[in-house]
Amino acid sequence: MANSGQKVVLITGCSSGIGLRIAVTLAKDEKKRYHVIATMRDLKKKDKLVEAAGDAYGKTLMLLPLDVCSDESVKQCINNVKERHIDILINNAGVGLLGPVESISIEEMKRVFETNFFGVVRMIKEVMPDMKKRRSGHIIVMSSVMGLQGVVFNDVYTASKFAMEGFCESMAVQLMKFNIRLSMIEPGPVHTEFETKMMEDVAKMEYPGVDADTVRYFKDVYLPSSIDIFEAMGQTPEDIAKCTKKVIESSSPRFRNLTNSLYTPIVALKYADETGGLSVNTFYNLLFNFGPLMHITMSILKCLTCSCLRRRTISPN
Ligand SMILES: NC(=O)C1=CN([C@@H]2O[C@H](COP(=O)(O)OP(=O)(O)OC[C@H]3O[C@@H](n4cnc5c(N)ncnc54)[C@H](OP(=O)(O)O)[C@@H]3O)[C@@H](O)[C@H]2O)C=CC1
Ligand SMILES: CC1=C(/C=C/C(C)=C/C=C/C(C)=C/C=O)C(C)(C)CCC1
Repeated sequence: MANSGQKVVLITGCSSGIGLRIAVTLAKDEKKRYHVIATMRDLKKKDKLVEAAGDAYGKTLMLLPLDVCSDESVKQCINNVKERHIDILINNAGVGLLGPVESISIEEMKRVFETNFFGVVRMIKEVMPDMKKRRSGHIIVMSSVMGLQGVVFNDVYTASKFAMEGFCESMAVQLMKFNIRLSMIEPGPVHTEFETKMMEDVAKMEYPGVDADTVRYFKDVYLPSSIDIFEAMGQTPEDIAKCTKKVIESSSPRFRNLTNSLYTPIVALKYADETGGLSVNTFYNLLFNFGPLMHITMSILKCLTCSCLRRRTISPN
């Protein structure tokens, strides 16, 4: 149970990756400022979290089952929280989807929206009324650089994150009137099971209904470039957890929080030219004209990341 003075933090999707690491980082806070309710849809997957939490498990960290795709599970979970009191809600659960749209069924696309978009909406709908009554609270949403800018062959995943950005950007204004903050965390590539699961899915792909050229662009051009980008600029879940903790602890948290200064120039292209031409053409050139030179391009990008752009990101340190 939370001590008075401790903030109650509920996090979705804590069985692995970023969610697990945020849960552990907050539960191990030196000043014990957080009572963490780490949730996951299948408690059989709790071992990794429990091991990483060590002594904090049972003290500053407890577990509850929660599937963000189920109305019933969400309601039951929040009803199990003492007085339904949640100070900080961290919407982290999410799934990826990669590949040519011709080979992806509408059902698979709906599953992504059900988790990444409606999952967040469901959580906010359940938690927000109590926060409004208390006139306090902080809602964190694990978005992505792909919530700010489209990336080829990630069409549906990107769309689900864009949907959430639009929802949250609209909600933030109303929530501010109730003294509730809403912050988006916008990581670039992060080394987690997200990356592994997507690569496993790709290995099994059969590309029904996709023409040979598109399959070739996906497998021989996009995938190697994407692997290069993960290698050159991939962050760790620890980096994202530290950034998230900084956002939570800020006296005036920003709405959007990019975590990776190396990716910032890529996102900045969109804001530098409102017609969209600069970003679409640059992405095209990076992929189709400089794809084989992605290693070098990445090094140049690192140099171009000037200090003024770095200042716009939340550094993990
Ligand atoms: N890795 C990356 O490169 C980036 C990731 N992100 C975002 O970060 C978030 C976390 O991803 P990451 O840690 O990388 O990936 P992981 O695959 O390691 O973690 C995703 C977590 O979400 C959970 N989850 C999936 N569906 C549901 C559901 N219906 N209900 C509850 N939990 C669910 C998974 O649980 P289970 O084990 O049961 O499947 C898992 O715990 C996601 O929102 C993702 O979009 C953003 C930018 C970059
Ligand atoms: C290939 C390629 C790109 C790939 C970017 C990637 C692979 C980003 C991954 C982000 C992730 C994984 C976010 C998760 O939410 C760029 C830089 C757009 C430039 C054009 C070529």
